Amino acid sequence: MAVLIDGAKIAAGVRQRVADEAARLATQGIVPGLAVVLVGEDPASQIYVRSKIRQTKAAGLASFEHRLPATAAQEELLDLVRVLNADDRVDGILVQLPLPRHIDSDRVLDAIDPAKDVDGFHPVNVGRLSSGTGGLIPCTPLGCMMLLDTVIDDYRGLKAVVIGKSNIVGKPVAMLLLERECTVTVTHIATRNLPDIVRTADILVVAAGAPGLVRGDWIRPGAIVIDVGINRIPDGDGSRIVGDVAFDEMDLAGAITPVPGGVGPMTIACLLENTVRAAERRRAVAGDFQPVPA
Ligand SMILES: Nc1nc(=O)c2c([nH]1)NC[C@@H]1CN(c3ccc(C(=O)N[C@@H](CCC(=O)O)C(=O)O)cc3)C=[N+]21
Repeated sequence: MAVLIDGAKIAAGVRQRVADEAARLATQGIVPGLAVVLVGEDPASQIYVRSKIRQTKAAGLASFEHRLPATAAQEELLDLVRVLNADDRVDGILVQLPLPRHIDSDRVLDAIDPAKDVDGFHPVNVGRLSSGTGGLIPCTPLGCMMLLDTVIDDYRGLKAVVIGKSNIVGKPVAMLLLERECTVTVTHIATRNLPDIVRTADILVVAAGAPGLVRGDWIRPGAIVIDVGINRIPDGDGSRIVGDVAFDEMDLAGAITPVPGGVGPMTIACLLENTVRAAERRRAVAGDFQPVPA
């Protein structure tokens, strides 16, 4: 049987570390603040934003919440981002994606101050990640690496396969694995012989958005499997959440993350950690998450 990597428990540990650090900063009069911006009424986004806000407050961080109607003009959202950029109480800005179709997401992400870009989606932070030089790292990839760190000591030379080439998961997680000197293969919708490539993986990160895509006979015995997929599928009268990996077939894997309770909770915990990191950097205070800037 594969070892279960308990994301819920590991995320609770990260949140505790964040809370401890926030308490220490509070003695210096610093309360790291996270602004979350939600445009429109997408039900899934509402749920995610609600739990982000709850966990932000629970960790002792300041939470600023901004809701705009689905009809909001792009210029209105850009104005809000500029206000948050200028607000000294705000260390992190998260604009919940996806945005309504009439809004150009890239324009909005480009407008966020890179020092407050706790999602790590701004081109400056994307560039820093690919050159390996200390920007803010996207939350889901950061969470994936923390989960891998619980079962892997030495990444050097391991074969890593990533399924999915998105800007929010596939590409950044590939960069992080490469930084650790894995041999990384990024696969996607047009990849041929996907099962054969996956069979070479010591580490497999799946962010495809396709329920049950990865089958048991694709897995090299002992492989570590990180399932980033969050798919809501019909189940009886209701629905349930499943990942991109056929979890019940993963007996031969060395370790695997469940869905729910794997990567998802880590994403939010890393958002809080990034907020404290951004606060320490921007306010030039030393802390567990940030060395004193030169
Ligand atoms: N700017 C931006 N940044 C994001 O980080 C971002 C975003 N937009 N848009 C939407 C996605 C999705 N996302 C999740 C966060 C936590 C869980 C999570 O905690 N899931 C739980 C529960 C799942 C459930 O039951 O609904 C779990 O997997 O155990 C899931 C998904 C962050 N996102």
